[in-house]
Amino acid sequence: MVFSAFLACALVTLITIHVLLVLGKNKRRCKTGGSLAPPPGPAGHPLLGNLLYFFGPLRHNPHRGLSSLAETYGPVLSLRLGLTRTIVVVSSPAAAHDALTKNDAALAARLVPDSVCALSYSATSMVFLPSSNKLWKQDRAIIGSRFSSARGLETIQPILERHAHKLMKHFRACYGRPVIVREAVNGTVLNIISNILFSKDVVDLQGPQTFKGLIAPVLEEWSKSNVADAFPLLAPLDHLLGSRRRISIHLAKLFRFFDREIIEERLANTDTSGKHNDVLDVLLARFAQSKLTRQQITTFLTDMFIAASDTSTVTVQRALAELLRHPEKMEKLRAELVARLGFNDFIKDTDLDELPYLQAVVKETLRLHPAVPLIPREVVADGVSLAGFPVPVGTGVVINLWAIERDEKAWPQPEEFVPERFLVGSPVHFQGTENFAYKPFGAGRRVCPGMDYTAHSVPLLLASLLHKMEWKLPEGMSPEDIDLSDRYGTVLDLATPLRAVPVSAA
Ligand code: HEM
Repeated sequence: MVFSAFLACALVTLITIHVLLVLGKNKRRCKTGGSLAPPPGPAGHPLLGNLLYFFGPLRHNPHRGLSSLAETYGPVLSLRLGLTRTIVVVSSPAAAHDALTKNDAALAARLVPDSVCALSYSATSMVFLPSSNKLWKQDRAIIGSRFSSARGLETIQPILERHAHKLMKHFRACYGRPVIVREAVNGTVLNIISNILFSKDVVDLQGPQTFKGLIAPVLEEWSKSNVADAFPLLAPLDHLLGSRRRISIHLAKLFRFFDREIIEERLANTDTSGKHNDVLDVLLARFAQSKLTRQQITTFLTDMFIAASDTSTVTVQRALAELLRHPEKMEKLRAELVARLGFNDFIKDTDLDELPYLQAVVKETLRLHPAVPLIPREVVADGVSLAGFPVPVGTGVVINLWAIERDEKAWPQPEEFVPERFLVGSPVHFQGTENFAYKPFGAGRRVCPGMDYTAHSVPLLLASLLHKMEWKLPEGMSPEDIDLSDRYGTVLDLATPLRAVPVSAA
């Protein structure tokens, strides 16, 4: 009781000091020049700005809430978070083009939420470092050589195929029983990444999933909004008692796993060091040359699992859910697989080029359900203008891919699942530099470094779920009953995990 009274007093005192400080700062700024008008946006509370939106219409599915706001205020709108932070939201292909090409360098930094500063994670994470940082450049080059270059992708191919086969066998062993599709797909995705990085499985598809237990709480905490972002003066309280404290605990466990069980073990086995031809060999070679610290290697591994695992998992799950919801599209895809693969038991990476409908299904899934629906950037140089609005240094810019990929001018019947739209007219690729109505991996110097790899991994995993295997819905359920509603977190997931029954193909 006494403790809560103390907390309440501390809170009020901190807010008051914070308000006074910021008001003073704003006053000084006005006297010395004043800023140009920001893009339009909803009127805000004098102190809280539009903060209450983040506890109301933007709380659960901000991509949808921001899209509705864009209908009222236009494709470039601004929101004020508390007293210190302005966020500009971009919701049209033309404004996204302005942000990601014309202003690429000025916008090549991330908005850094308070929660990722726990244990100094953001200070060495390639996801949050500005693109001018040396470590960011080094990390991106390492990922690029493995996940984008032709040679790197060639070394990944056998790992992908092996684990796609294992996934297929796993589901074959479950014939006739309802399964939560996400679970085995996620385990497989984690094992593919762990084998590319350090040549080891981290998940036993049949057994206890200890590694998932290390990663899931970090993702869960990071998906929550944090009061310290709007009121930085409240950060010390949060660090002591709130989400930052919880994240530090979970993150420390994950770091310890990578440091002790992966790095330490490899360093101890000096006879096998450098012989795995995996990413850890490259990282440890740089460590030996003092170009990377052990802590930076730990952060690199964390970045990779956080960025690569749930994104791919939710995309495979969504694609299967959409196909079950549209049985005629499922039939079309299965017919393509039978025609191409015939009696072959397993699918290979080299088959993918001959499966245009499969590719179209993946592209349409990423259009309708981008795994990362909002791209957070920050303005770090003068002269940025978005759709004619000046956007000053320090402003957060959020690119709403979810809204852009539903732009009616670019996508007729935007809410419908129509893979065929990717088979007519000039081909649309993830990598294209022209079409800003379709950028599920972002663009510019911070474009997703896993894009080329995903173009192989997601279709291969999806095909493995469909080749020589059929999926039925659990007893009493019809396609219309599949819940496709969203759960926004670190990625855009299904609110209700897909449950379905694998059965042998007729
Ligand atoms: C369905 C799969 C995926 C989707 C939809 C996706 C989407 C995205 C998007 C939209 C961004 C932000 C790009 C920007 O700011 O312009 C991003 C960043 C990133 N992605 Fe992916 N991603 C996927 C898979 C992967 C994989 C497999 C990896 C690792 C191999 C990966 C690693 C990263 C990293 C490290 C970043 C941060 C890059 C930076 O800030 O410099 N992603 N991703």
